[in-house]
Amino acid sequence: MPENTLDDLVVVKNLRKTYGATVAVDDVSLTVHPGEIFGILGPNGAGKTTTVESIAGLRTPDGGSVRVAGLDPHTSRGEITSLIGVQLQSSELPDKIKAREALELYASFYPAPRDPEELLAELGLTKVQNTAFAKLSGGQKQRLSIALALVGNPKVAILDELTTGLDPQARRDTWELVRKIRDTGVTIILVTHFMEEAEHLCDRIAIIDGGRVVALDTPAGLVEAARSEQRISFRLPAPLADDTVLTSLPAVKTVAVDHDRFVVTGNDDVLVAVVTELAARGLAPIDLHTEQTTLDDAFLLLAGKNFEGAN
Ligand SMILES: Nc1ncnc2c1ncn2[C@@H]1O[C@H](COP(=O)(O)OP(=O)(O)OP(=O)(O)O)[C@@H](O)[C@H]1O
Repeated sequence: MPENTLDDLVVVKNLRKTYGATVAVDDVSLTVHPGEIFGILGPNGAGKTTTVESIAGLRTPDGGSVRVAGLDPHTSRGEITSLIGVQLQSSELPDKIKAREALELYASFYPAPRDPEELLAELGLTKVQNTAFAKLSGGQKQRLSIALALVGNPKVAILDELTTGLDPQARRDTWELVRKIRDTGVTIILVTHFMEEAEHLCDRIAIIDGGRVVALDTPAGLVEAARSEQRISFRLPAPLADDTVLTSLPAVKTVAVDHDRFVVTGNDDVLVAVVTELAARGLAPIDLHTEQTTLDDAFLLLAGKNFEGAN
């Protein structure tokens, strides 16, 4: 692994965090570069929130280290609060507080806050600035929570599950907004369990599963890594006498049957090897497809199981 450079804004090394007997984060290492949208993707309970809470100094690691701009978030709480803006899953406000009041209140906590009026405009909230929190739509509440994460004028914004519960249009609008925020120079760490979101929005993605990073690359790089694996699917005119007919072929890695459809993965030779073997048994595959690799496949390959959170 290359040495970290001074440009690495967030450096997490061998992070570990347990809650009693539960190992929330087993061993997570990652670096976030300035100016990128860095995705942390994984199924429910993978350890994503605990990882970002540790980056924000809200959790004390049991092992490993976290540095943000060279500072330890736990011991340098004051500086870190100004450096990192957090929009966490559970950020709920009192029902009656108005959007503008909430922003002004949060702004008062920081030494060099953004102008609340400007932020309201940037996030399309000017019209509802005097609307009580409870009366805001889901998308407006979400945008307000992003505004609250940005009001301290942070270098890094942590956005956790920011589009959960939004309709597809509001989700896409939020993605656009996140890109705009990045373009203003704020580095973004985006926690998500939506593969599509990570693929469209992130410059690099860490896939976390079971408290460990199972892959870290650009979306295209993750798909490329899985592409060396070929996948074919087909039906057969008659059942296979023996399951090991296909699994014993050296070119074959996995065989799954979905209803009556076989899905076989393997190396570059898998197609020829399977068709030849079936022909030797007098079986001609029906409706044979070679399938394109997706981020879903990359996850399946890297984590060795289906991605539960994928939409
Ligand atoms: N405060 C806590 N006390 C006890 N266990 C916790 C606590 N917070 C998280 N956990 C457990 O740690 C594990 C990782 O949780 P975490 O919230 O970090 O995962 P996640 O990937 O963010 O999941 P989700 O997508 O569901 O939010 C889970 O098993 C969770 O139940």
